[in-house]
Amino acid sequence: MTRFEAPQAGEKITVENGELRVPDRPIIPFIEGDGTGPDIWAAARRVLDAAVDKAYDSKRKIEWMEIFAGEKAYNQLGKWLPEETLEAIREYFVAIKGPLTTPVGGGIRSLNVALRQELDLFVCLRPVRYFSGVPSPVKRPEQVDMVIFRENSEDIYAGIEWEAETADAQKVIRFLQDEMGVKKIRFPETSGIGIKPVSREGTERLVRAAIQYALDNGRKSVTLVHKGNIMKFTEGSFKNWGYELAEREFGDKVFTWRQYDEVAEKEGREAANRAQSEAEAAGKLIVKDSIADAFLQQILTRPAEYDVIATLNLNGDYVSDALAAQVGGIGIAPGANINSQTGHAIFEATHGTAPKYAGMDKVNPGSVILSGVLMLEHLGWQEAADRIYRAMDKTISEKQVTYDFARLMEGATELKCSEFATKLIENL
Ligand SMILES: NC(=O)C1=CN([C@@H]2O[C@H](COP(=O)(O)OP(=O)(O)OC[C@H]3O[C@@H](n4cnc5c(N)ncnc54)[C@H](OP(=O)(O)O)[C@@H]3O)[C@@H](O)[C@H]2O)C=CC1
Ligand SMILES: O=C(O)CCC(=O)C(=O)O
Ligand SMILES: [Mg+2]
Repeated sequence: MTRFEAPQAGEKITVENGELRVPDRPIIPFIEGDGTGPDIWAAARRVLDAAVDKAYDSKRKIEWMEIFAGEKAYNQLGKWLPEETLEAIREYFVAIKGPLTTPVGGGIRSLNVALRQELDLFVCLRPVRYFSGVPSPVKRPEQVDMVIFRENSEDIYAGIEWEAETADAQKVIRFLQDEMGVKKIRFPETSGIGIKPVSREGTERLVRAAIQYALDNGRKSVTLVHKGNIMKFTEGSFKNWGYELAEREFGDKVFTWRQYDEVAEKEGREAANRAQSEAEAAGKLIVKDSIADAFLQQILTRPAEYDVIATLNLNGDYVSDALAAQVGGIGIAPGANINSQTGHAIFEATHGTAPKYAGMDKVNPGSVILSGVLMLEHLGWQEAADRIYRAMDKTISEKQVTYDFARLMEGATELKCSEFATKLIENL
């Protein structure tokens, strides 16, 4: 028995010669999500439908199809992530989801991560831009305009870890000590162990996608963010493989800081500065790198210097929330998980389930709405996407906002989650 019911009307999105073929009434699976998921999804769905209807004079329409994961799937089907859900996304290519709960410490592993890994959605794309009028903790939030490419399939997120004081952890520790000559585990009897795989293939496909995006969108730089001074053969290799890939595959379209260092070593720093200026004047993309801790302070002090960011999974997770806060918070931070080779994509907010607000019709639906906007852009439905961007700008500048913005804005009207969606629809 199938666990999802395809709507009567509508057609499947297909992929031909690597290109998405989108019918006028595409069937798009959605996962409502846990916690605040039902509130924000209901709001987002109304806005997306209204924007599509208005942009295309009712000639186009998304036929939504509910699929299940998380608490709803567990309660109804006895499984957290039913195989049918994965099958539906494989079959229909494009899906959107609300946030799903992951317990800390014990319990199930992240369903969000599982979806990304099962479908090999190796790019986590998180654009961060400022909407005028949004309250921000920094003085010049409008200088933040970055697009994060977070590696989404490996790193510490692969879930290779063993709990302290178990036979498995002891076995791994003994192997490390006896066979690998490891002497530095400070408290071997009580250590849990985690393993961080980072591969050349995984790095290359992520960095390739970031550079291609930067070139296609006239961006100025790609920064490889890593902690390669400490984790030399994972994060350090990410940086080295990224530079090698940039120079090998993108040749004279890019100028890398590795090339800068080569010139500096042979001909001095002035010559290297000249080489970089010439490359910039010729419209070349600058590929540079930054160590993660320094990067986190520089995005606060000099955000205008950063553009497209390519980074590993855990760094990307931290950087996404930090940058979201800079432009007004996690309530308007969208995201997409994409496999650009197969065409599969799941759109989802950067934030989580915010459980303390569950069922209160309170939180900002902006992140999931803007994730839906990324989805519309992915479908090639730019007119509908642009309407929502404009409506978002207008509604926020009218100070008609949810609690998260209202508490930081003077003279704002605090709207419920559903009321904010209604206001957006009026402003479409
Ligand atoms: N992709 C996914 O599905 C993700 C799932 N998660 C999961 O979500 C659960 C909760 O995680 P937690 O660490 O609390 O992080 P959350 O992102 O869920 O919430 C942290 C805080 O962010 C603010 N916030 C979150 N969503 C909104 C919104 N829509 N509008 C306005 N403000 C918002 C709230 O701040 P304030 O209190 O200041 O109002 C909230 O308390 C965990 O199980 C976690 O694993 C986490 C991240 C991503
Ligand atoms: O899967 C989770 O619970 C958290 C994931 C997360 O924080 C993220 O993807 O940004
Ligand atoms: Mg996160």
